[in-house]
Amino acid sequence: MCLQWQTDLTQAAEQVLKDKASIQGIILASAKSTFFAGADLKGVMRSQASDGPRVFTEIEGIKKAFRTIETLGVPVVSCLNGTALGGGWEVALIGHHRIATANPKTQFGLPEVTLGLIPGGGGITKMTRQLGLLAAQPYVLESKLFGPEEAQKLGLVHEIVASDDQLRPRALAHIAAAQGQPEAAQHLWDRKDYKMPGGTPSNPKIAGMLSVAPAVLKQKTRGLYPAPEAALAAMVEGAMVDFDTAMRIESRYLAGLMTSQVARNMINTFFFNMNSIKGGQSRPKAAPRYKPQKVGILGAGMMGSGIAYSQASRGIATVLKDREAAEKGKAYSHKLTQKRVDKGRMTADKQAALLSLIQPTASASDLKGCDLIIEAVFENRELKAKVTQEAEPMLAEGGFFASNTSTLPISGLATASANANKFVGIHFFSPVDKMQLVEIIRGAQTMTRRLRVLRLRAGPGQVADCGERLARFLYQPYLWHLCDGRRGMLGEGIPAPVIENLAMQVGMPVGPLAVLDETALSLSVHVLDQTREDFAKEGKTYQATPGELLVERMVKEHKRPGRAAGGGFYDYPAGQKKVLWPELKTRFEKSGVSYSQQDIKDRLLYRQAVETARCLQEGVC
Ligand SMILES: CCCCCCC[C@H](O)CC(=O)SCCNC(=O)CCNC(=O)[C@H](O)C(C)(C)COP(=O)([O-])OP(=O)([O-])OC[C@H]1O[C@@H](n2cnc3c(N)ncnc32)[C@H](O)[C@@H]1OP(=O)([O-])[O-]
Repeated sequence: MCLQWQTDLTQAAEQVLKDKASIQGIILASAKSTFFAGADLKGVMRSQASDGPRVFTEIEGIKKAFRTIETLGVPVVSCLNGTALGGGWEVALIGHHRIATANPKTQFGLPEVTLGLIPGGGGITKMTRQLGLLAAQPYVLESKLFGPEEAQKLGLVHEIVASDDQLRPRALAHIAAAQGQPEAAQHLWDRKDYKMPGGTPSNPKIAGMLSVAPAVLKQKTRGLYPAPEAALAAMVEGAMVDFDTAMRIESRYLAGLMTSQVARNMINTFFFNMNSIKGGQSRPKAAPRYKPQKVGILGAGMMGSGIAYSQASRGIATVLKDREAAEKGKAYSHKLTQKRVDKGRMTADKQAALLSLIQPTASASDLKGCDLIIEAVFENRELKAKVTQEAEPMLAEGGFFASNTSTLPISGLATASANANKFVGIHFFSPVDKMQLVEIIRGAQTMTRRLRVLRLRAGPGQVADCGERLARFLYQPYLWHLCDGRRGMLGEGIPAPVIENLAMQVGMPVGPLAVLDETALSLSVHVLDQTREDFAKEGKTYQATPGELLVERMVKEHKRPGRAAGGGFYDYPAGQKKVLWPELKTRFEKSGVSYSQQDIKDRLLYRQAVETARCLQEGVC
């Protein structure tokens, strides 16, 4: 929907108006494999707040042309040969009759809200009038996409054909059959007898549900995303007025959002940046894709067990080695899959197949023939060196060795290896079964081709190759500094619930103390001990930060090592929601400490901004 397209559309609408008498029907079709990708997101990225009036006029201009075509009095048929998203689906909705090619890859719908926008090209007004205020919500507010079959069930597509070449003949046949039938040239909502499915907001039942809708939405968005709120408002306000007014309401909300910083940020992150990641921006260009056949994991703690699950769930034969806990580590995969089996999301056969891929063992000889071995033992240099030397000889020819360390420099760990050029860091994130990111770290001697991107678990691009320029790694210092600030705040006497809630208010999915519990406070202490040791070897003394000292007290003095070991900043009562450890109040809170909520929010966000800037400065990709 670039400017050129807008001009062409206006001209086409003027032309059909002139030629009205000689037109029997209109076919909307695409010459590309995609029907239409919607608004020009690059153009949206260039808009500034001051462009609001211009953007409003453009949106209204587009919709005027849409309206000219659909109210011309002739049947309009949309031939949907492929995906139609956002403004593209709104173009499809011009058609009174919609025919789609059967293709499981085709996607229809309104992804605008995920980009900080709303379907303001008629999408909200039309979907609400077609489906009703409640039924339209998942498609408008949650951007639920759908394929041709679902569209047909919803009455949004009227015919499905087997191949693209059948679209035009079917459209022509429809137009021929529709001659003399005024209803075939009219939308449902333009008919005199139109009633909104389920009723308008004046219906007491709908009004009752709508009265709680903003609160439900706010609970999900925490008030941080303007688009879903604007979409809900446009749906409800539009349902109370005539069609043309509803369309204008939509345009106003959309113009505001299209010229906002929030939309620019979301489009850049969730469309352009995500596309370049998926397109392999961080991957070595010439290297072919590589998937290990057999992976060994050393250590069946929280990380090792999670990594074993992630490998097996990708169909990779996995040897899970631990002196004592290998069976327990495999049981973790059983627990994860059983939940899915119980919910009917996985068959027992598939569960059995996945579990059969994990071989628990206490013996290093079972690692023989692995083409990748990942050590996931404690953050202790001696232990890591020992397991590396024990397991490395078992590697298949050409295989390589990886450390899941989150903090220790890879080049240093690689000195224990007989093949430092085949030694990399592969850092999974906790909880491994949920986190999509895998960080790959190149040591000073790692051969670049070791980094041919591993299809370990995540989809393409969920991998960062950050080299070892940071001496430590990309994510960990990031998390570390963030958490340190937060731990530090607790040490300053600021109440834990205040820190947790304000972090959520600035958009973090869970509070920072909860994150620290998940990643284990004991891990932070292992790292601290190792750092002190490293400094001592160089004749120096490491000055721990207040945050580090606080976590050390939690683990060593209060015996609170984190979630996996029973509790940390939180208690985890069986079968109930976690609650902050009540003693945090008596042990850390200082009565009379003064703090400003805005300051705390700023401290949380500035830290992220500073760390991100540092990553950019240091060339981390
Ligand atoms: C003032 C205007 C008023 C408008 C009123 C209506 C408002 C409307 O409700 C708002 C929207 O539509 S919000 C929009 C809602 N729409 C969406 O969210 C749909 C976004 N698009 C998609 O999801 C995918 O492109 C498709 C699934 C359509 C095709 O997938 P595929 O076949 O794998 O193709 P691919 O590899 O993905 O793309 C090829 C190239 O095209 C590029 N490009 C694509 N779409 C673009 C766009 N809209 N923009 C700009 N560029 C777009 C893409 O970056 C890439 O460029 P590169 O330089 O070569 O890298």
